[in-house]
Amino acid sequence: MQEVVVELIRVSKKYGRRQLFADINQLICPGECIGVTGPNGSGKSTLIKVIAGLLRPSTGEVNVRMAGKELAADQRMSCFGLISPELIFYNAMTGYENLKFLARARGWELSDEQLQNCLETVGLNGRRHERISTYSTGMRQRLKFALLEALRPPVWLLDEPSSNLDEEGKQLVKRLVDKALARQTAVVIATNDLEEVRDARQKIALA
Ligand SMILES: Nc1ncnc2c1ncn2[C@@H]1O[C@H](COP(=O)(O)OP(=O)(O)OP(=O)(O)O)[C@@H](O)[C@H]1O
Repeated sequence: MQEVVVELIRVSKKYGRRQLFADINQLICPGECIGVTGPNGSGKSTLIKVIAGLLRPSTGEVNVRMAGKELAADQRMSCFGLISPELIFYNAMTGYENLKFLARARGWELSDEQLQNCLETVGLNGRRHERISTYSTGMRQRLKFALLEALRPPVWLLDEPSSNLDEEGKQLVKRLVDKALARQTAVVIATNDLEEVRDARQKIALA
């Protein structure tokens, strides 16, 4: 995996007159976890989208470097793995088919064994041939992590990663994040749950 560094330089976001955050300077480096905290509506999801390149900052810039080389906007998406409440699956397809299809859309042709391993990791292999429309919200959340495990991008952007997960699911997320950090993945976690980012070395606290 190529090492990717993301740099936020004086990043600000406004909606109309409402200033969500201003002048955020942050380096996001391989093997480091950054926690984004703040109350409901403070801008955590917005900041994640700005980092992912899905929203433009009002001022400031987000730079992404791979092996020291600056990446153009159209080269950045493949660096990021996004977990977000806004990510939805195709209801008419099974968990297995969704995983295969979405990995292919990112240019990855995964074998049956690889797909099953990722589903096994998140505890969904036994339900892989069931349609998404029959999955619970927690199962869908687990499937998002199966996709992340399948793609293993160098930067993970996790917006409310444990939402709808039971205690075992929360522990699973923690294990996956710890393993990703050990592989030198950069991880950003946006959450209302301070416990979830207790171990994060750096924090961005929004107000
Ligand atoms: N497209 C938009 N246009 C205008 N305002 C927006 C838009 N998207 C989000 N907002 C506002 O920006 C603020 C921040 O939203 P955001 O979802 O980033 O907060 P959050 O910290 O992630 O909240 P939560 O903890 O509830 O998930 C909210 O007040 C929201 O209403």
